[in-house]
Amino acid sequence: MTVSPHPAVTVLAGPTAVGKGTISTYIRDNYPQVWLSVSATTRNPRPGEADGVHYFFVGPEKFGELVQDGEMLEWAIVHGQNSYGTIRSKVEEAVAAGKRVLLEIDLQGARQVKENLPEAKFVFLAPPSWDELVRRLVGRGTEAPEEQQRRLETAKLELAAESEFDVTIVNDDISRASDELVTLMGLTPNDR
Ligand SMILES: Nc1ncnc2c1ncn2[C@@H]1O[C@H](COP(=O)(O)OP(=O)(O)OP(=O)(O)O)[C@@H](O)[C@H]1O
Ligand SMILES: Nc1nc2c(ncn2[C@@H]2O[C@H](COP(=O)(O)O)[C@@H](O)[C@H]2O)c(=O)[nH]1
Repeated sequence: MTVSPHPAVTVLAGPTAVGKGTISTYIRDNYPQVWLSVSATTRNPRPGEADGVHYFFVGPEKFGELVQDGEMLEWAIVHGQNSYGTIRSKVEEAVAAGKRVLLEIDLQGARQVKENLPEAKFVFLAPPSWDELVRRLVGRGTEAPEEQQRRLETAKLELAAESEFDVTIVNDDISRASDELVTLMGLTPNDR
């Protein structure tokens, strides 16, 4: 059996505030050929986040229905608080249309995708250092100190899982790390 070096689905995971969302936004802005999955979540929108662009913002009841109806490719309660999930039908449609699909999800979700879609490529986004990770989380300023602490506890577990992934990309520079990711997906920076 021949395994394509560039699978249709790439999973990007990594600890809180490492820059997964920033890299995803860069790719959305610079690589329209990449189909970026928009997850459903029960969390409230942050300032500047738009429904259907950054997430589908749904209530807990609607989220539960999506799970019950088998609509989620994977889902998880992240940082012990809100639910997040990837909508299966949208990913399947994008794959069927020949798109390069990128899922930006947490470690629990990545593990579920590995069970269901082992041919996907699993990319771990790592910070240049722990101190820099803390700086980014605090600097983003979107969580209260207690929530930051909770996220940093989860981050320790996520960093310990790096070896479960096919490749690690260090997010030392947004455009460099993004270009490395799209190269792994079979595109080149000239494809922008
Ligand atoms: N290469 C980088 N250099 C410096 N700052 C960065 C870099 N990448 C991202 N950041 C900054 O770090 C902060 C966290 O980034 P981002 O929100 O994308 O992280 P995340 O991994 O999506 O976090 P979470 O998992 O909590 O959603 C943001 O303020 C962002 O601007
Ligand atoms: N398992 C999943 N995790 C997801 C999904 N979409 C996003 N995420 C992850 O949640 C955390 C927190 O995100 P935030 O936007 O509230 O800061 C982060 O690690 C995301 O990668 C998903 O569909 N499934």
